[in-house]
Amino acid sequence: MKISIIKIGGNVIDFPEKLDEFLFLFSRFPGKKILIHGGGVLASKFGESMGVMPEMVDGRRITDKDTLDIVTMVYAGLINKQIVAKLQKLKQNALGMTGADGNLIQSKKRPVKKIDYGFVGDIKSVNTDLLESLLEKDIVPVICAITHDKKGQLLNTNADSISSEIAVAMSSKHTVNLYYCFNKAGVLIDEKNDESIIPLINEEIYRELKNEQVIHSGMIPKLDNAFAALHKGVNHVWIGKAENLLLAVKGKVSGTNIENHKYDLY
Ligand SMILES: Nc1ncnc2c1ncn2[C@@H]1O[C@H](COP(=O)(O)OP(=O)(O)O)[C@@H](O)[C@H]1O
Ligand SMILES: CC(=O)N[C@@H](CCC(=O)OP(=O)(O)O)C(=O)O
Repeated sequence: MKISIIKIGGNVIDFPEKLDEFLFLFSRFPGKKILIHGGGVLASKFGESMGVMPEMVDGRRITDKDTLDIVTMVYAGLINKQIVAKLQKLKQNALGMTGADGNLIQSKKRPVKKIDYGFVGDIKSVNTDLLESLLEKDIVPVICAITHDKKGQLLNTNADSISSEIAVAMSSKHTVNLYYCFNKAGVLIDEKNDESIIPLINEEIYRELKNEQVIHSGMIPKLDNAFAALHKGVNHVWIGKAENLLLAVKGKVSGTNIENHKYDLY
């Protein structure tokens, strides 16, 4: 199978019109597809309104018990079910899941080293059989950033990492393209200028731009995940603006392509 793994970030989800526009484009996206969503912005807002202040380290949320309850409510409940309902309206047979549902994603609580991330999970395994059987039935899995340890504990897991791990796991049998959609036009030379897209990036350019702090914060884990995915068999990775998703599938330069080898778009 050819499979597209598409991730949508919290900065788009936070704006209802942008989310609707993205979901419309997603519904027109050809072939077998899986949607993975974040929602960090909304989780931070809900937390703040309840007196639970967000704390991020290297793009990862420190997740204590109260924060875990909030992210579970926001990601697995509110955002996931709203997206599923909107996709159903667009005639996509979407099925919303956390990593605990159908044992989709098992993870392990991150060990405490310099930093105690709390209830944050690093992915151990992905139930690819379940995803394959859903895709074969033309069901569109919609997966949020909550995983489990198979001992009864839910864990918060970065949505970029979930996307990359699912892409890698599915690549052992399938051709997988990974699309990171967010609120900027791609990896940019000047973060404030959407015209300054870097159309193609490899690890050497990435290292240089990271040293010069042109690439920083949330873009670092995104690119680390992108390169890790390519090294482990994913066919192609694209980072770009949510509204340019359909241009990306047509191979038009509308974002940043991350690869060192020839790839096969469709
Ligand atoms: N060179 C860069 N080009 C584009 N964005 C960058 C760059 N360096 C850092 N960023 C930041 O990375 C953010 C994307 O990461 P993140 O917020 O985790 O995305 P998402 O919306 O997918 O959750 C951008 O909003 C931007 O602030
Ligand atoms: C452990 C960890 O950091 N989890 C993320 C999961 C959500 C996410 O990744 O959302 P975006 O894609 O919108 O950033 C968090 O709680 O922010």
